[in-house]
Amino acid sequence: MDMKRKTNIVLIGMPAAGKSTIGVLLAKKLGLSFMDTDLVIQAREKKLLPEIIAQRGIDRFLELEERCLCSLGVTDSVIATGGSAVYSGQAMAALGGTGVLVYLETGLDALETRLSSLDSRGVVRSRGQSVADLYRERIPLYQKYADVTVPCGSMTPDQVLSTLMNIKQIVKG
Ligand SMILES: Nc1ncnc2c1ncn2[C@@H]1O[C@H](COP(=O)(O)OP(=O)(O)O)[C@@H](O)[C@H]1O
Ligand SMILES: O=C(O)C1=C[C@@H](OP(=O)(O)O)[C@@H](O)[C@H](O)C1
Ligand SMILES: [Mg+2]
Repeated sequence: MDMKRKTNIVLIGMPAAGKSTIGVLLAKKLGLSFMDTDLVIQAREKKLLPEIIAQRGIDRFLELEERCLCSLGVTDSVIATGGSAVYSGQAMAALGGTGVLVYLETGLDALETRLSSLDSRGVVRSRGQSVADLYRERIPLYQKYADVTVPCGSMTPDQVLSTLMNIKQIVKG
């Protein structure tokens, strides 16, 4: 496998930004494979994400996620990462080596509406951290690692898809 060619499209962004929803639509449109790294972690651990986080704790979950993201070994794929992926510089370097990192940028208001329960979704956060706290902590990280930023807060999934399909770094052929 030629890992030097950047053939993947890697979606990063806050939880509920739409990485999983948009990722599969984009893969279908571009004729690429689709991988959701949350599902890879669940399959490897044989547990749901909220269970892993609740039972093993945040630090262990982040280690498992980093290990997963550094060992995906796929090409020609749209990869939907989990929102916490940006806590690992090593993982971002590995993913950035195989693909273009696309930040689905979503405003706080839309996220607060979509994220009704952080615990049942299994979000990595310290006790008492709100969606707004997480947003402030993470936005600089998504901005730091993004090759391309796509503002998509007030768009429907189809509108986000159309926007992505007009971006040169994403549609290379
Ligand atoms: N552009 C969008 N507009 C409205 N709702 C969206 C949009 N993208 C995703 N959603 C909804 O937000 C929720 C979270 O989306 P999801 O794809 O799981 O996000 P992520 O993988 O980034 O955590 C889902 O209920 C999904 O239907
Ligand atoms: O942002 C987070 O802390 C997380 C987001 C989840 O993925 P989504 O971003 O797909 O919701 C999942 O990786 C994990 O439960 C932690
Ligand atoms: Mg997801």
